[in-house]
Amino acid sequence: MTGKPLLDDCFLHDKDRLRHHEALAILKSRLTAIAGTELVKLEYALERILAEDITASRNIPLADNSAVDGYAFRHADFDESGGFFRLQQRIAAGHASAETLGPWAAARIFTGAVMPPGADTVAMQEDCETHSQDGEEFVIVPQGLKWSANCRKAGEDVADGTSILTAGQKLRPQDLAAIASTGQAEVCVYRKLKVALISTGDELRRPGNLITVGDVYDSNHYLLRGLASTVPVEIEDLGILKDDMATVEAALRDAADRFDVILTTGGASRGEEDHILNVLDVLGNRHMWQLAIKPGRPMMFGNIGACVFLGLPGNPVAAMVCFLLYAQPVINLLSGGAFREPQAFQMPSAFEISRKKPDRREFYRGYLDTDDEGRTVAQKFIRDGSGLITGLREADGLIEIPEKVTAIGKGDMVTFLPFSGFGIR
Ligand SMILES: Nc1nc2c(c(=O)[nH]1)N[C@H]1C(S)=C(S)[C@@H](COP(=O)(O)OP(=O)(O)OC[C@H]3O[C@@H](n4cnc5c(N)ncnc54)[C@H](O)[C@@H]3O)O[C@H]1N2
Ligand code: MOO
Repeated sequence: MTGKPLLDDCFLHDKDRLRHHEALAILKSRLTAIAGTELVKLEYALERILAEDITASRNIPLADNSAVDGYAFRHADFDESGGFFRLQQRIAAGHASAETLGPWAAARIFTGAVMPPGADTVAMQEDCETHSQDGEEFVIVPQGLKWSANCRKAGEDVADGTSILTAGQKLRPQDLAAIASTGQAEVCVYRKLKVALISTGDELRRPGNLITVGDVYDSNHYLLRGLASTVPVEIEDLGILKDDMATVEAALRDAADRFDVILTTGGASRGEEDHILNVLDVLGNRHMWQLAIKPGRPMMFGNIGACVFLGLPGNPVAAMVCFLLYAQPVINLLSGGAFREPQAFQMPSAFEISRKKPDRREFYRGYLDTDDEGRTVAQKFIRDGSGLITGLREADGLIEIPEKVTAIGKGDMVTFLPFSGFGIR
């Protein structure tokens, strides 16, 4: 009897599945920014995506000022033996002086105070000696200070008219500081997308409820909620859907009308109980499904009307990997930002793989280690199961192994994608 060849090894067909780079190309080419814009105060702008270009409308700093607490003087009055200056004035930060510094005169000056007209160099107070004579104060500045020492020039941080930030950038704390330093109190950013978060599966229960054999706590909900904090979205929890076609169809139809993005987990595979795929085909269009990657093979992308549909696999490791590789850049792109590929470092492997299937890209859970020579190396979490949250928890990132690689030896260079590069702290 000649039967059907066993597909127990379901990776047999990876060469017929969509490659990772093809999946990225589909996502980039079929999606565009859909978020509107709004003005927000700077204090609420962290991690939002900028919808305007920011240009400095004045010099930063506005005027030449002192970098230290000390004494400002004219370098022309200073010679190889140093300088002996009459103290002419005192200038504190926020109290600019209009009085021009005379020859062989110095100004007592404090960090951030504007240089008096005529002064160009500052000596640190620790290096100077003061001296009183006939009711007048003098300062002795030792030799060796260069012209302009300890003086911060107007516009040295940013010159008037310089471009500081461009639309599409995600605002980091230091970007907010740069915008604040221009005097701008509000910025135009892209609105947060509305994202519906849905778990599917009869076996799922929320923590806090009792479970019995066969039940599983809905850990993906909390995983995805946390991961969604790396993108500028408003999440609404639509709960757990039962494995029932009519229930799933009604829920997705309703969600597609109310949300910009639907993010599901589970039911992405092809079992009779996996309804997400069938419902997507009924209500909308499927653009992508079945990728030549591990984990994450059943990752789904489609649309239901104007709503973008992202169907992550149910296995927690696959759900996280697919969120990071596909959902995060997609949501950034829809939100007006860039579709960015992950931050990647090449480093020697501390592990061996004697046989890897060709034709598929694999993403191991990895962490950084130090070898005997003190080099940073990539170590792999020992077990590969896609249901092991422990591997995710112990990892510092993902180790990406391309399709063509079929074995890895210790010391071979591998690509490490740190979780921090995805914004996970
Ligand atoms: N015959 C085949 N079976 C499977 C295939 C295949 O190609 N042929 N693919 C496997 C791969 S790869 C993955 S990944 C999973 C993904 O399947 P689904 O997306 O349909 O996920 P489920 O079947 O609903 O669940 C899989 C697994 O994950 C657990 N799960 C689901 N949701 C959650 C949640 N919210 N929190 C925690 N755990 C969750 C669920 O209980 C299952 O154990 O399919 C393989 N099968
Ligand atoms: O490869 Mo699945 O995507 O087992 O987790």
